[in-house]
Amino acid sequence: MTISLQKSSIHKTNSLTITGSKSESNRLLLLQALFPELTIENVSNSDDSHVMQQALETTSEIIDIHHAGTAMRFLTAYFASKSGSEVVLTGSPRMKERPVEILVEALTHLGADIAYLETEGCPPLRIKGKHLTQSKVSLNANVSSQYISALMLIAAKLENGLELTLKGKITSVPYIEMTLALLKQVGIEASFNGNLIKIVPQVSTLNPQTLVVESDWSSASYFYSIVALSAVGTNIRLSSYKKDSLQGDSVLASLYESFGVSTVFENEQIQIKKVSEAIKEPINFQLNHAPDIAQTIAVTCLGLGISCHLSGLHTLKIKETDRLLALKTEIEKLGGSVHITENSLALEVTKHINFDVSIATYNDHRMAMAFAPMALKTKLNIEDANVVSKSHPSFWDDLKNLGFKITQ
Ligand SMILES: O=C(O)C1=C[C@@H](OP(=O)(O)O)[C@@H](O)[C@H](O)C1
Ligand SMILES: C=C(OP(=O)(O)O)C(=O)O
Repeated sequence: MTISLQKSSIHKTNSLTITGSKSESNRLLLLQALFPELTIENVSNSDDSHVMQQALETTSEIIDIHHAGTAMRFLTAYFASKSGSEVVLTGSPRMKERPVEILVEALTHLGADIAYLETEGCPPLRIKGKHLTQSKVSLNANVSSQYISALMLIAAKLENGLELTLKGKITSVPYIEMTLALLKQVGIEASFNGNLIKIVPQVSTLNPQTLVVESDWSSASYFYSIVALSAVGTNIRLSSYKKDSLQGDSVLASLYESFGVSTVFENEQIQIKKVSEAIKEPINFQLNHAPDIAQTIAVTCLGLGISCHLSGLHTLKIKETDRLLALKTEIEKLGGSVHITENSLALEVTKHINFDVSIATYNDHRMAMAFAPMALKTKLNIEDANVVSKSHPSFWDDLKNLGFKITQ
């Protein structure tokens, strides 16, 4: 379904509630499956978390996780260590191109029984659950943090716990730190020092407790972009967020100050406000710690007519799509000039934005949401607009509530 966004402006003052963090939710859903004494509140209403929940509850032997990367990785570790189970974990055509070899090799070293059913190194996987007794493994940490988080999440249930040695430059570190923090929050003994992660076996049940998921910061990025592209004084209040967030994308609060946007935390809410015009200086951000907001930031710069150089983006090519190539292709449709490498994107100052362009979204929710704020600068169309439900099902309703003119 393609939607058209007329050139719009938003109401001066707005407030929205954003669904729970997809990353926190999928971690806690897996931990709850291992430790039923845990209760979770404000679970993400995303497709990816629904898929995770269904996979953990199903008795089917074939589990399709569609596009959900963390579900694929986390469930691979879960079922590999679930003695007596036998499942086929499959997904969308794109999921069958997203590598899991590093994780499968680590699990196999620990004693797991996992076979590739189509392409070597990629899903679908046949997984025969085993009682894993090996406890030491090393793996490359420069491709995806999800492989490491997957192993950490099952570790406390392994007979001898787990000692992970991370090789190479560790990527997407805040996601590993999120996993560690949640393990500690539920009472599991875990540490992460240098390139070594240690997790002690949890032989008894945990203390029953309720964990409340913070709203999703990656989803908040699109509203930061909307405010950055709006008039001075425009503000959006988002709930429910906290200053001591576990989410690496909370770095948005400091990064968007470069675009004249302030963030005030109060009563579990953030107020995002355009307080000054953006300084037309080139933007230079290293986003290794926050890969999911690269698309948002690149498009904010496009809309503001600011050049940018974004680095630390080597993980983008194996996400929902090759995000660097997709960004280059779609920004150039709007009139921008983009140079990409294996791990960076450079955008030149864009003086003219083309009108009534159709943006392709490549099965990537973040392509649709990152480009939507450009409706504050021009008329544009978003193809396959329902793709946003992967992380933010209410996105288009939220934009209509802000004042965007959206038609099908
Ligand atoms: O662990 C997680 O919840 C995630 C880790 C990141 O992936 P990489 O570690 O592959 O960068 C991120 O892109 C993804 O949206 C969610
Ligand atoms: C990359 C993402 O998710 P996943 O890897 O879980 O598909 C994302 O939400 O941007």
